Amino acid sequence: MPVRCYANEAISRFGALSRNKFIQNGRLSRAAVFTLISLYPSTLLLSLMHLDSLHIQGLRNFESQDFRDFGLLNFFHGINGSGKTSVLEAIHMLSLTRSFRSRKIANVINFKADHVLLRAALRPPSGDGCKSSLGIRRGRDKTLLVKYGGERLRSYVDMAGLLPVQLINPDSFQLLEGAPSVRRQFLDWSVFHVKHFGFYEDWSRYRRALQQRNSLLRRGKLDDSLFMPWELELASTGARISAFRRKQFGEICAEFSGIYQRLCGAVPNESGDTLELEQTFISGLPDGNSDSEEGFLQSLIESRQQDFRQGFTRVGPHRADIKIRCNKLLAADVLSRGQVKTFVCALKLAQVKVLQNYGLNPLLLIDDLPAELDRYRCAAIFKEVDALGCQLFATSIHEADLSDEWLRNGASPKRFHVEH
Ligand SMILES: Nc1ncnc2c1ncn2[C@@H]1O[C@H](COP(=O)(O)OP(=O)(O)OP(=O)(O)O)[C@@H](O)[C@H]1O
Repeated sequence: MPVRCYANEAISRFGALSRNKFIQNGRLSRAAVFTLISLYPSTLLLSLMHLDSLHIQGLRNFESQDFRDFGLLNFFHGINGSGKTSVLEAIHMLSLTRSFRSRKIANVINFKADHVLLRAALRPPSGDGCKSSLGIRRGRDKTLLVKYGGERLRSYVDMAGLLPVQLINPDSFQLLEGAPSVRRQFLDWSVFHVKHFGFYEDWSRYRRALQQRNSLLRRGKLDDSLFMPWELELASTGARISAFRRKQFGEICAEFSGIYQRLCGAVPNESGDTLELEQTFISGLPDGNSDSEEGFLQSLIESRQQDFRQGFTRVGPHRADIKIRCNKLLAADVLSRGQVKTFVCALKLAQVKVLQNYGLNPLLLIDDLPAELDRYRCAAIFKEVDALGCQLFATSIHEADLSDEWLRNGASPKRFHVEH
């Protein structure tokens, strides 16, 4: 949607802000730009932005470090403990304000520092046009400051939509082997970027209603008038969440099969169709094939007694999962480590493709890709990345582990040697 359409939609949502305030001399005003950033951050502004440079201060072993002139493909190499993963961690923090390695910010902040400061310059992929800046500061005292273009952002939601990043790291095998919450998180990541505020709002309301219902169950108060308001809220938001997820899951599967076949087909004497992989979406709702609000409400009412005995709500999208089977068996029990990694890479690349279909362009972070993968698969993954055209940040120990030859179109990667 062109910027002007967003502006018109924003004007209609914010009647108080006059049209004159938004459009001055035929151009979007500064006030309009900031309102639009906060309303449609990912879709409008940075969905197609690339990272141009990165300043890391006080993160892990980096006291102060600059990386400049990023290209489309960026390879980081260096010995163990040099800080390669920390560079990806910094980019991830710019996207989500938190690390993918640790929940505690104290673990991430350099031993000698009292805060971590990350600053990135962003530019349009063509290299032309205005650069913008994104910065985040997190302190040991749990303070958080996020700035975009020098202006402070209001909330975490604005931040999360600003710079979508897709991460593939050694922990990604958890997508197959980990708890259902890992798969829900995977699915919700792209639902959030596509649906953005709608999904976030529904999810927050659903969580609150779930807490309230669970607390009533624990107190043994089975009074209909106490339960009904929360169950109505659960049913309406839960049915929508489930429908968002189901649609997104279908879109990811559609992209996945082609990518997965190509990755497996790249290996001589192996064809992708030897492993019959099957993914099924489990919505968590009573009827697995329908996201009916009425059906969900009915089941909440009927299951009160049993939920009371268990002490929690047993149906709903908070119990959703994706079942992944290989030749009718649980894939996690059958696939080798390399096959798991191939599967996860295909799934995550498929998700990137889905976001691209919606006009978003996530950055791709791949930590230690060559670990557990043969050179055929590595090369095939890079061909897929190349075809997607997204900006890549990948790490390996040895420079030669990430070969230039894998890049079909000859786009030469930028190489960064990370040293202690
Ligand atoms: N809070 C901290 N303060 C200072 N240094 C830290 C902190 N946390 C971790 N480190 C160090 O920072 C470095 C981080 O390494 P990182 O995991 O990024 O390395 P890597 O190059 O990816 O290593 P590998 O190849 O072994 O995976 C390590 O040397 C680690 O000991």
